[in-house]
Amino acid sequence: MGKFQVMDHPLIQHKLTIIRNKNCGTKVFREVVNEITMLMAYDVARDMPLEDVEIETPIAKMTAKQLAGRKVAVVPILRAGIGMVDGFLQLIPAAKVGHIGMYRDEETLEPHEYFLKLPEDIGSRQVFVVDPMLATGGSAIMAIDALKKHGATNLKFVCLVAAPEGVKALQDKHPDLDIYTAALDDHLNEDGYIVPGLGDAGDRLFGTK
Ligand SMILES: O=P(O)(O)OC[C@H]1O[C@H](OP(=O)(O)OP(=O)(O)O)[C@H](O)[C@@H]1O
Ligand SMILES: O=c1cc[nH]c(=O)[nH]1
Ligand SMILES: [Mg+2]
Repeated sequence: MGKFQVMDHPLIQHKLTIIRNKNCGTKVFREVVNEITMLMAYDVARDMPLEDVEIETPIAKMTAKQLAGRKVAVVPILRAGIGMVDGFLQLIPAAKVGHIGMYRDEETLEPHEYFLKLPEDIGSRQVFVVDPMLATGGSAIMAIDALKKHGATNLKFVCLVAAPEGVKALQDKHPDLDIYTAALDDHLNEDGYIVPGLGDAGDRLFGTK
């Protein structure tokens, strides 16, 4: 079974409260999503492999550590996942970026894929799939399905707010997947929104409503 981790560091909780507030405007929402993602990326990358490298400091020779060859890809689920890309790139600037376009039908809540463009060597990369919201889990499940179909094997899913229903569905379909969230909320409402949640992450990031 993959890992399930709620990353509830005080700085993350504080910043999450800022973006949950309905009075938070687009500019601050975007900035704070980026800050939270950076804080999460720091810890999500904790098990990246290291290797020894011989260097010289101004004082002496030493055997030091550097990240070992494994290459990274960040894959946002469009649109809202775009808000989490820079937070990863600020810490792992050499990462490649793939995109999966997905929208939820507002009536049925079924996900629909409309775009997919991945780095060619996705199969050899550590892949961080990012989307602020894990609600029914439908979008994340379909995105991970697509990534596996294209050869990805080393996958982690990173979100800001998860509903228990979505976590269960995603774990049931992809038991090997590591899931990281900044908060595990209470439930989904009848419209498929996370309660208390933060509303529609895409609309709040891009100011479309
Ligand atoms: O777990 P689910 O029930 O599938 O819901 C979560 C999805 O809903 C939102 O995207 P949305 O469909 O609103 O698209 P957008 O990012 O373009 O706004 C969110 O960013 C997730 O991708
Ligand atoms: O609460 C929710 C559920 C799905 N998508 C969102 O953006 N917010
Ligand atoms: Mg949306």
